[in-house]
Amino acid sequence: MASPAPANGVVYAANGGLLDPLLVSADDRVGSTKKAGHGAKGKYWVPADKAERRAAKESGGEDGRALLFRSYKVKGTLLHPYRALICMRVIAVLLFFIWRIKHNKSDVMWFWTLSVAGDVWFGFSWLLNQLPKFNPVKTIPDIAALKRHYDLPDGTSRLPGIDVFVTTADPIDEPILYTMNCVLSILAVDYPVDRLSCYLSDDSGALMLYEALVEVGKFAPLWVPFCRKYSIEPRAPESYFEHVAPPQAGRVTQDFLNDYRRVQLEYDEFRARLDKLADTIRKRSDVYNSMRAEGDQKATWMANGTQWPGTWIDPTENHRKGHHAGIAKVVLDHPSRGHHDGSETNSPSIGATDERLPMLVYVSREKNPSYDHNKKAGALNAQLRASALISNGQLIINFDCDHYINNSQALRSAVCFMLDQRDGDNTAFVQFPQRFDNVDPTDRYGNHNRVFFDGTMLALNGLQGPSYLGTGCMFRRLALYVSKALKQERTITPPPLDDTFFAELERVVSCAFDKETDWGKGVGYIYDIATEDIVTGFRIHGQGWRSLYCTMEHDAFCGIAPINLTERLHQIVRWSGGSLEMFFSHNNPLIGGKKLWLIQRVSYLNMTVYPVTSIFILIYALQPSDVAYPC
Ligand SMILES: O=c1ccn([C@@H]2O[C@H](COP(=O)(O)OP(=O)(O)O[C@H]3O[C@H](CO)[C@@H](O)[C@H](O)[C@H]3O)[C@@H](O)[C@H]2O)c(=O)[nH]1
Ligand SMILES: [Mn+2]
Repeated sequence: MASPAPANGVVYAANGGLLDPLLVSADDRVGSTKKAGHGAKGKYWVPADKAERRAAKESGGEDGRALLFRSYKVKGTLLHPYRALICMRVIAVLLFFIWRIKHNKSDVMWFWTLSVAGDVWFGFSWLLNQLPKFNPVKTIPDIAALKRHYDLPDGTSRLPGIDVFVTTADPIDEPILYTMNCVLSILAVDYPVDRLSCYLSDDSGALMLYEALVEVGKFAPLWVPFCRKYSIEPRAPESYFEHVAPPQAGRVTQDFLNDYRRVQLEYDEFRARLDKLADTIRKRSDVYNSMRAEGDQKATWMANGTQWPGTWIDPTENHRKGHHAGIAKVVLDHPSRGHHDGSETNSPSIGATDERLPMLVYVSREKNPSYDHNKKAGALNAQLRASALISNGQLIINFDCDHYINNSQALRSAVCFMLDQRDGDNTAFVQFPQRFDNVDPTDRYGNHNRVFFDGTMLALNGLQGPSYLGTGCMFRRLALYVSKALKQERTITPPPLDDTFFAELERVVSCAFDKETDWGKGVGYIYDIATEDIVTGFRIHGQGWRSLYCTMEHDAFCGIAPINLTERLHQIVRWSGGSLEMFFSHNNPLIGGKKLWLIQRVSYLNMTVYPVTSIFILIYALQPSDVAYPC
């Protein structure tokens, strides 16, 4: 018998401390997964979809398309006073403006005008902030219903294919260990293996990242069945071994204890191999290079004795960061073809019911200094095209390499929204909140962004939906393509991986491929902006799609936030710059997005103009108080 991981709760308890008291009712225990309410029941939230559920039941909903999520609204006893308070504040603010205008001090007119402008701005931005918040809605996936309807009794499944994208841009700045943990958590997620594929986009073109992925291909046949057999959470080994208390003899089965020790040992060795990768590659390359004629360039060599097409340790023309060929390599083939490519471990298996692994692909798009590569959006679009040729999953989810899947049910949860009878077909994307592991308890730089993730986003969920936030967001492939004419094949098995196929793959990740096309303008992730995420979401909402927000009691994903002041400020300045850029572009919320709902538009306006507030805060701070508020 499989025994559950002994200390599942530890990580969650730690994260549980972050939960918003407003969002979790007092009677919800951390660790319970059975409750449909997932923290939404109780004191503050009440079901908002009773009528719909009744109607679905009466019309035999259980046979047709099911209702796969529950929605909750804030209790009337809380919401109505809140709305009344907002109205009162509007009146108070107006009265204040009248008072300000009447009490002007003409001898310092210049200062007075500036401070009144500030007041008006604060009043206006407060309104922009409040308007979209009049009807917050919390939506909770019903994973049990999804299982009932889509997992078949013979062990197969009717669930749609998912392509998971991970982006990395540097093996040093973005530590390989975290990136590989992200990939391992994806390979181990609870989803039918033949319908799940993982793509790593490496913008540095480094052999180290490819070989690290090969190492993942060797460790995963042990890690993934271990997770499945013992329901391990989280399924990123670094977090599991670091944060979850080790099992104690006597409290768990001997089987589990033995397997745990074995996997931990193997993980330590896996880590050690990752640490040594740079060295291993350099030594190997030195040996190969020494066998070549004097004067030949020092190449970087792969384990199979061929030269690496990407960046070299000693950079040279066509082999340096920012200038190298496009590369696509399948590390683990589709499970229907058996994948191990000689990398199988000889050790005995863990004995889980399913030991197969999802497909794993390495992609590094071509780089050339004469092209603009459009940063992350360019990388994501290259993945979008490459994956279309391989697995062509109907759904797509992307992660920054410093995030990982923290809850193995996360993908199924997002799918609940995509397949739901009500909004399913019209839902373009499902965004999850971003949570972080490494923030100090006082959260001194506001990394958790609680008001945004647990307030603003729930508010938008009651409108057209949350905005796309860059990571942890599942898309419908069609919504990214726009043009429904693009091929949407639904074969589960990818085409044969022969030379012609790889040539085609390399073509779609070449620099020139998306030039003079709609890629980055109307198709895929949007270019020419520091915050591709908000604009991409805006474009999709503007076409009339909706999005949904998925909160889970056990956080779906977890990541690493910048925890020193310089990095954090840099991030905030980048975001603010991107917002203003959007305001001054044709994606200005006042003019763009034909089918945007009115209040959704207000919310996007707020997201683009908020940085202006900092100017008035500065002016206020510098102003002598008797000028700002003359009596
Ligand atoms: O040329 C590039 C630049 C970045 N990235 C990847 O993009 C991701 C995000 O970059 P990062 O520097 O970590 O930005 P953050 O400030 O942490 O990212 C937040 O803000 C970005 C802009 O709004 C969003 O894209 C992110 O998803 C969101 O997490 C990382 O995985 C990078 O590897 C690339 O793949 N290629
Ligand atoms: Mn990041």
